[in-house]
Amino acid sequence: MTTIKVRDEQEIINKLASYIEKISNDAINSRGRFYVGLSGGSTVKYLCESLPRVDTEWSKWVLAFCDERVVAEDSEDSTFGTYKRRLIPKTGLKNSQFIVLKQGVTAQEAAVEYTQQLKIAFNGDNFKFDLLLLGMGPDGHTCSLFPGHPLLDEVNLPVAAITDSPKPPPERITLTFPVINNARNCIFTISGGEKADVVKRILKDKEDLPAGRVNPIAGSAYWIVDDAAAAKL
Ligand SMILES: O=C(O)[C@H](O)[C@@H](O)[C@H](O)[C@H](O)COP(=O)(O)O
Repeated sequence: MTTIKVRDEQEIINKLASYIEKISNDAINSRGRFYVGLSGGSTVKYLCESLPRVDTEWSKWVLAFCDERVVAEDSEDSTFGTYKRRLIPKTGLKNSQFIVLKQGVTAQEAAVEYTQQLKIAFNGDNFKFDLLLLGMGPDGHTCSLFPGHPLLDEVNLPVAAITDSPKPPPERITLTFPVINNARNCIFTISGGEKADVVKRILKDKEDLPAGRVNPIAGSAYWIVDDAAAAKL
């Protein structure tokens, strides 16, 4: 795990753009495709600012979600809906490059269906993302994997449903740790003083919280943290 301390959100955006450019072009040059997982929350803001600066072959990108809310695509709460409005028009990406949640089904059904879509995208069941873009909540959750939740120990389902998310909305699907830790790269972008305590608990005190369990087996985890969030390190 590598911690990159930066001054502020603008520097998070700058750093993120250069990491994504390198990782995406390495993946495309080696394997002809770039498989990336996107998170919601503040990650949306950072990606909407950083991705338009990335020099890459957009048509080679396959985009999925690290987690997604089980809501209508046109809902304010839809992560894909937000990227569709705020990111796609600023890049060379097309809606069809995103692996999106089936609409009008239960969270359980959505998780099963999403797994099927990933099998098609990855040509099998080894879901090895080149990059997962992650956020972390003030409680140390990442994706929709929350402290003390049984899903933290899920090892059979690559994509699971949660219906009691402490962060609204309650119904979501989420990648589980076997997939997360199978990624080549995971990047956290974390800013703001409200995260300083949990950043310390994970990075300094080594407390067992979900974001701290992101440790790719044959890959790298990067924590891009601004001064406010790193204040207690
Ligand atoms: O859809 C979601 O809710 C996100 O994927 C979620 O996991 C987010 O990354 C964290 O809650 C951190 O959110 P912030 O970065 O906005 O604090």
